[in-house]
Amino acid sequence: MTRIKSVRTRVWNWTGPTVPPAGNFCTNASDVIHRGGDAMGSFRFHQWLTCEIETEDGTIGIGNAALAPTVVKKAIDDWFAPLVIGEDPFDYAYIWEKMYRRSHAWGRKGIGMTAISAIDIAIWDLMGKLAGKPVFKLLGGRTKEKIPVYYSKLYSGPVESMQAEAEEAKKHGYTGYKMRFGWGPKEGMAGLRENLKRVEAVREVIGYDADLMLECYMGWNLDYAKRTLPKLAKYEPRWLEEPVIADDVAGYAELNAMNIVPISGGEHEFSVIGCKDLIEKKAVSVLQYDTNRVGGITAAQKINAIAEAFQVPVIPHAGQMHNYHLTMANTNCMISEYFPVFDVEVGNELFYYIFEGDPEAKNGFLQLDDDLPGLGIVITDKHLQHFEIEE
Ligand SMILES: O=C(O)C(=O)C[C@@H](O)CO
Ligand SMILES: [Mg+2]
Repeated sequence: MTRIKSVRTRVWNWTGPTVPPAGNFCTNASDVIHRGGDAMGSFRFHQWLTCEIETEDGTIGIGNAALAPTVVKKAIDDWFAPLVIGEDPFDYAYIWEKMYRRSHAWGRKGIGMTAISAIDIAIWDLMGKLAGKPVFKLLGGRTKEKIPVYYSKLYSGPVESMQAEAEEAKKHGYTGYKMRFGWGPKEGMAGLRENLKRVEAVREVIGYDADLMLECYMGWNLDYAKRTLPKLAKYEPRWLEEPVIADDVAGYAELNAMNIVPISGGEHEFSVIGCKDLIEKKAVSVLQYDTNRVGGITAAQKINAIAEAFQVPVIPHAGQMHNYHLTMANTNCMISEYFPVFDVEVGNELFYYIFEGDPEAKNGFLQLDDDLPGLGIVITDKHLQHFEIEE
């Protein structure tokens, strides 16, 4: 047995070129308080945290987190690293409970659970490397010949540019596309018409044999969503994502109960209990936790079992290996989200500039390697010139 001997956290601050967001780029939770200036402030992730856990025999497992990296780094360095050093990584359930219960007063959601997630993902990468198996083989194995993915970008912009982007994406064989809304309650009916215009325009390009997902990123409210849903029905959306803020679980449940368009969410929910509540309250028809927020692979796999029992499909937020392995190992996770590789805009793209190994989608699918131990990613130095790193 080889025990954990160190935990190394680094914050990667992107200093490279970024694509400035156009106006009405994507609704978000700050819109309701926005009084000019940078409406996207709460939205931009131009930092990432890596968490490397090394065992006595020199094996290193890699975890990561994208939410509030500097604060998560402090939480890991000060609180969680001392709890895991000296432990056997294969006691991962014990380690998870130890982190969860020793930080229970403040760590059940947000920063604390994100820190737990980064450590837990590193531990599963470690276990895979130590066992000589890919993580999905430790979770349930290959449930799919390959993973279908949906194209996730189409931020709101001029109709013509959204149609051109959808046209380009179509050439890559995707069978699902997620677009973002640019207008919300503050822009009233005029904004709502702009939203509907773009849904219609994207549908014109992708047709009706492909899935179309609609993303609000918490930028609407219950009243606006209730009035908009009937107008969206004719476009047959696969789901309407995060129409209200994450705390408005009753709002989610009311919209989902309208049964007009399936409501999805969960990327801003934390822990097994948090996701169980969303499912039990029928707040979502599609659950979208992110493994690097919800509690890592240990928590995500427990949530997958609960979701399967309730027959609520799980399609994790974001692509990235920490989510792909769960999708491969669970029949209730049918498809994955996929951010195409592009210039740094919101920050979801940073994963491609820090890690190597994330599979590229081919003709609407991606593949994992049965013989590549762990998660199958390494930290690359190829783009170091565009980062300032905080050890
Ligand atoms: O990809 C998603 O579901 C996100 O919420 C990411 C964010 O960029 C808004 O779309
Ligand atoms: Mg989302």
